[in-house]
Amino acid sequence: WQKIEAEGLDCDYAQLFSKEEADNLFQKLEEELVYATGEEATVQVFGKVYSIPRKQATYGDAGLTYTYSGITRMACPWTPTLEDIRDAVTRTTGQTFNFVVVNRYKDGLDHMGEHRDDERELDPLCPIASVSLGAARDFVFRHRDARGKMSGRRMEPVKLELAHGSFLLMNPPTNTFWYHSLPVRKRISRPRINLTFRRVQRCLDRSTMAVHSDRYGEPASQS
Ligand SMILES: O=C(O)CCC(=O)C(=O)O
Ligand SMILES: [Fe+2]
Repeated sequence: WQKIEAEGLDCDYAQLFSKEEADNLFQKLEEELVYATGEEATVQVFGKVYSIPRKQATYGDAGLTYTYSGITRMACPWTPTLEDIRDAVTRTTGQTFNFVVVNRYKDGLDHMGEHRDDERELDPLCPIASVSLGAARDFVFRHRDARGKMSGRRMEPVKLELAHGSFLLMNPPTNTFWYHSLPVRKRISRPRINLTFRRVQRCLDRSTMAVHSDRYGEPASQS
Protein backbone atom coordinates (compact mmCIF):
# COMPACT_ATOMS: atom_id res chain seq x y z
CA TRP A 1 0.00 0.00 0.00
CA GLN A 2 1.07 3.50 -0.81
CA LYS A 3 -0.29 6.34 1.35
CA ILE A 4 -1.01 9.57 -0.55
CA GLU A 5 -1.44 12.52 1.77
CA ALA A 6 -1.63 16.29 1.72
CA GLU A 7 -3.58 18.85 3.75
CA GLY A 8 -7.16 17.52 3.74
CA LEU A 9 -6.24 14.72 1.29
CA ASP A 10 -6.07 11.11 2.39
CA CYS A 11 -5.79 8.31 -0.19
CA ASP A 12 -4.46 4.78 -0.33
CA TYR A 13 -3.15 3.26 -3.55
CA ALA A 14 -2.35 -0.37 -4.28
CA GLN A 15 -2.10 -2.94 -7.04
CA LEU A 16 -5.24 -5.00 -6.39
CA PHE A 17 -5.13 -7.40 -9.37
CA SER A 18 -2.28 -9.11 -11.21
CA LYS A 19 -1.86 -8.39 -14.93
CA GLU A 20 -3.56 -11.70 -15.83
CA GLU A 21 -6.50 -11.06 -13.49
CA ALA A 22 -6.86 -7.49 -14.71
CA ASP A 23 -6.73 -8.54 -18.40
CA ASN A 24 -9.45 -11.08 -17.71
CA LEU A 25 -11.66 -8.60 -15.81
CA PHE A 26 -11.29 -5.99 -18.54
CA GLN A 27 -12.36 -8.50 -21.20
CA LYS A 28 -15.36 -9.67 -19.19
CA LEU A 29 -16.50 -6.10 -18.54
CA GLU A 30 -16.24 -5.35 -22.26
CA GLU A 31 -18.70 -8.21 -22.85
CA GLU A 32 -21.07 -7.51 -19.94
CA LEU A 33 -21.43 -3.77 -19.59
CA VAL A 34 -24.01 -1.65 -21.38
CA TYR A 35 -23.34 2.07 -21.50
CA ALA A 36 -25.81 4.93 -21.36
CA THR A 37 -27.13 6.51 -24.55
CA GLY A 38 -29.49 9.39 -25.26
CA GLU A 39 -30.26 11.82 -22.46
CA GLU A 40 -28.46 9.63 -19.94
CA ALA A 41 -25.20 10.16 -21.86
CA THR A 42 -25.38 13.94 -21.41
CA VAL A 43 -24.77 16.48 -18.69
CA GLN A 44 -26.34 19.88 -18.15
CA VAL A 45 -24.18 22.88 -17.39
CA PHE A 46 -26.06 26.10 -16.68
CA GLY A 47 -29.03 24.70 -18.60
CA LYS A 48 -27.02 23.70 -21.69
CA VAL A 49 -26.81 20.04 -22.65
CA TYR A 50 -23.46 18.47 -23.51
CA SER A 51 -22.51 14.92 -24.43
CA ILE A 52 -19.83 13.54 -22.15
CA PRO A 53 -16.32 12.84 -23.50
CA ARG A 54 -16.40 9.15 -22.46
CA LYS A 55 -19.02 6.42 -21.96
CA GLN A 56 -20.76 5.96 -18.66
CA ALA A 57 -22.94 3.40 -16.87
CA THR A 58 -24.30 2.96 -13.35
CA TYR A 59 -24.90 -0.36 -11.61
CA GLY A 60 -25.98 -1.17 -8.07
CA ASP A 61 -28.59 -2.45 -5.66
CA ALA A 62 -32.21 -2.49 -6.87
CA GLY A 63 -34.02 0.83 -6.83
CA LEU A 64 -31.01 3.08 -6.23
CA THR A 65 -30.59 6.26 -8.23
CA TYR A 66 -27.83 8.80 -8.28
CA THR A 67 -28.13 12.38 -9.50
CA TYR A 68 -25.25 14.43 -10.80
CA SER A 69 -24.71 17.11 -13.37
CA GLY A 70 -28.48 17.49 -13.53
CA ILE A 71 -29.21 13.92 -14.68
CA THR A 72 -30.62 11.12 -12.51
CA ARG A 73 -29.11 7.71 -13.21
CA MET A 74 -30.87 4.45 -12.32
CA ALA A 75 -28.73 1.57 -11.11
CA CYS A 76 -28.73 -1.43 -13.47
CA PRO A 77 -28.56 -4.79 -11.63
CA TRP A 78 -25.00 -5.93 -10.74
CA THR A 79 -23.32 -8.13 -13.35
CA PRO A 80 -21.28 -11.19 -12.22
CA THR A 81 -17.94 -9.48 -12.91
CA LEU A 82 -18.96 -6.25 -11.17
CA GLU A 83 -20.02 -8.35 -8.15
CA ASP A 84 -16.64 -10.12 -8.13
CA ILE A 85 -14.76 -6.82 -8.21
CA ARG A 86 -17.08 -5.26 -5.61
CA ASP A 87 -16.49 -8.22 -3.29
CA ALA A 88 -12.72 -7.97 -3.74
CA VAL A 89 -12.92 -4.27 -2.87
CA THR A 90 -15.00 -5.07 0.24
CA ARG A 91 -12.49 -7.73 1.35
CA THR A 92 -9.66 -5.20 0.99
CA THR A 93 -11.36 -2.24 2.65
CA GLY A 94 -13.88 -3.73 5.08
CA GLN A 95 -16.43 -1.31 3.57
CA THR A 96 -19.65 -2.23 1.77
CA PHE A 97 -20.75 -0.51 -1.43
CA ASN A 98 -24.21 -0.45 -3.03
CA PHE A 99 -23.43 1.45 -6.23
CA VAL A 100 -20.76 1.76 -8.92
CA VAL A 101 -20.21 4.41 -11.58
CA VAL A 102 -18.45 3.00 -14.66
CA ASN A 103 -16.51 5.28 -16.99
CA ARG A 104 -15.05 3.96 -20.26
CA TYR A 105 -12.42 6.08 -21.99
CA LYS A 106 -11.94 4.79 -25.53
CA ASP A 107 -8.52 6.49 -25.83
CA GLY A 108 -6.53 9.41 -24.43
CA LEU A 109 -8.92 11.98 -25.91
CA ASP A 110 -11.73 10.78 -23.67
CA HIS A 111 -11.37 12.42 -20.28
CA MET A 112 -13.14 13.77 -17.20
CA GLY A 113 -13.10 17.40 -16.11
CA GLU A 114 -12.25 18.60 -12.64
CA HIS A 115 -14.94 17.84 -10.07
CA ARG A 116 -15.61 16.56 -6.58
CA ASP A 117 -17.75 13.54 -5.78
CA ASP A 118 -19.73 15.41 -3.17
CA GLU A 119 -23.31 14.62 -4.16
CA ARG A 120 -25.74 14.79 -1.29
CA GLU A 121 -26.88 11.21 -1.59
CA LEU A 122 -23.38 9.84 -0.99
CA ASP A 123 -22.66 8.59 2.51
CA PRO A 124 -20.09 11.22 3.63
CA LEU A 125 -18.27 8.80 5.91
CA CYS A 126 -17.76 6.13 3.25
CA PRO A 127 -14.60 6.30 1.13
CA ILE A 128 -14.89 6.12 -2.66
CA ALA A 129 -13.08 3.09 -4.06
CA SER A 130 -11.71 3.41 -7.60
CA VAL A 131 -10.59 0.40 -9.66
CA SER A 132 -8.79 0.99 -12.97
CA LEU A 133 -8.44 -1.48 -15.85
CA GLY A 134 -6.79 -1.00 -19.24
CA ALA A 135 -4.59 1.90 -20.30
CA ALA A 136 -2.76 3.63 -17.44
CA ARG A 137 -3.89 7.26 -17.09
CA ASP A 138 -2.78 10.27 -15.09
CA PHE A 139 -5.08 11.41 -12.31
CA VAL A 140 -4.78 14.90 -10.82
CA PHE A 141 -6.01 16.33 -7.53
CA ARG A 142 -6.23 20.10 -7.02
CA HIS A 143 -7.05 21.80 -3.74
CA ARG A 144 -10.26 23.84 -3.85
CA ASP A 145 -8.40 26.98 -2.72
CA ALA A 146 -5.74 26.64 -5.45
CA ARG A 147 -7.98 26.64 -8.53
CA GLY A 148 -7.93 29.47 -11.07
CA LYS A 149 -5.97 32.71 -11.29
CA MET A 150 -7.69 34.37 -8.35
CA SER A 151 -7.02 31.47 -6.02
CA GLY A 152 -6.03 32.51 -2.54
CA ARG A 153 -3.37 29.91 -1.98
CA ARG A 154 -0.53 28.28 -3.83
CA MET A 155 -0.79 24.55 -3.32
CA GLU A 156 0.82 21.99 -5.58
CA PRO A 157 -1.50 19.57 -7.34
CA VAL A 158 -1.15 15.92 -6.38
CA LYS A 159 -0.61 13.74 -9.47
CA LEU A 160 -0.56 9.99 -9.78
CA GLU A 161 -0.81 7.37 -12.48
CA LEU A 162 -3.62 4.83 -12.17
CA ALA A 163 -2.23 1.54 -13.46
CA HIS A 164 -3.98 -1.50 -14.98
CA GLY A 165 -5.47 -3.47 -12.06
CA SER A 166 -4.87 -0.69 -9.54
CA PHE A 167 -6.99 0.47 -6.66
CA LEU A 168 -7.31 4.00 -5.25
CA LEU A 169 -9.21 4.61 -2.03
CA MET A 170 -10.30 8.22 -1.53
CA ASN A 171 -10.98 8.63 2.18
CA PRO A 172 -12.93 11.48 3.77
CA PRO A 173 -12.40 14.41 3.84
CA THR A 174 -10.54 14.24 0.46
CA ASN A 175 -13.67 14.98 -1.58
CA THR A 176 -14.46 18.07 0.48
CA PHE A 177 -11.16 19.86 -0.08
CA TRP A 178 -9.77 18.42 -3.34
CA TYR A 179 -11.11 18.34 -6.90
CA HIS A 180 -9.94 15.56 -9.22
CA SER A 181 -9.72 15.09 -12.98
CA LEU A 182 -8.57 12.67 -15.64
CA PRO A 183 -6.85 14.89 -18.23
CA VAL A 184 -6.54 14.34 -21.98
CA ARG A 185 -3.44 12.37 -22.97
CA LYS A 186 -3.16 12.47 -26.75
CA ARG A 187 -0.55 9.75 -27.05
CA ILE A 188 -2.75 7.12 -25.39
CA SER A 189 -4.59 5.00 -27.94
CA ARG A 190 -5.89 2.14 -25.81
CA PRO A 191 -9.15 2.06 -23.80
CA ARG A 192 -9.53 2.26 -20.05
CA ILE A 193 -12.40 1.31 -17.76
CA ASN A 194 -12.72 2.91 -14.33
CA LEU A 195 -15.10 1.75 -11.62
CA THR A 196 -15.89 3.98 -8.63
CA PHE A 197 -17.67 2.07 -5.88
CA ARG A 198 -19.83 4.24 -3.65
CA ARG A 199 -22.37 4.07 -0.85
CA VAL A 200 -25.56 5.86 -1.81
CA GLN A 201 -28.28 6.73 0.68
CA ARG A 202 -31.88 6.00 -0.25
CA CYS A 203 -34.79 8.40 -0.62
CA LEU A 204 -33.26 11.83 -0.33
CA ASP A 205 -35.62 14.74 -0.68
CA ARG A 206 -35.05 16.15 -4.18
CA SER A 207 -34.90 19.71 -2.89
CA THR A 208 -31.84 18.89 -0.78
CA MET A 209 -29.81 17.55 -3.68
CA ALA A 210 -26.89 19.57 -4.89
CA VAL A 211 -26.89 20.42 -8.58
CA HIS A 212 -23.46 20.15 -10.09
CA SER A 213 -22.16 22.19 -12.92
CA ASP A 214 -18.49 21.43 -13.19
CA ARG A 215 -18.21 17.93 -14.53
CA TYR A 216 -18.73 18.15 -18.26
CA GLY A 217 -15.14 17.73 -19.21
CA GLU A 218 -13.31 21.02 -19.84
CA PRO A 219 -10.80 22.40 -19.38
CA ALA A 220 -8.38 19.51 -19.60
CA SER A 221 -4.63 19.99 -19.44
CA GLN A 222 -2.58 18.45 -22.24
CA SER A 223 0.28 16.03 -21.91
O1 LIG B 1 -11.80 7.60 -14.36
C1 LIG B 1 -11.39 7.96 -13.24
O2 LIG B 1 -10.36 7.52 -12.75
C2 LIG B 1 -12.16 8.98 -12.45
C3 LIG B 1 -13.64 8.71 -12.34
C4 LIG B 1 -14.31 9.71 -11.45
O3 LIG B 1 -13.72 10.62 -10.95
C5 LIG B 1 -15.76 9.60 -11.17
O4 LIG B 1 -16.42 8.69 -11.71
O5 LIG B 1 -16.27 10.42 -10.42
FE1 LIG C 1 -14.87 11.55 -9.41
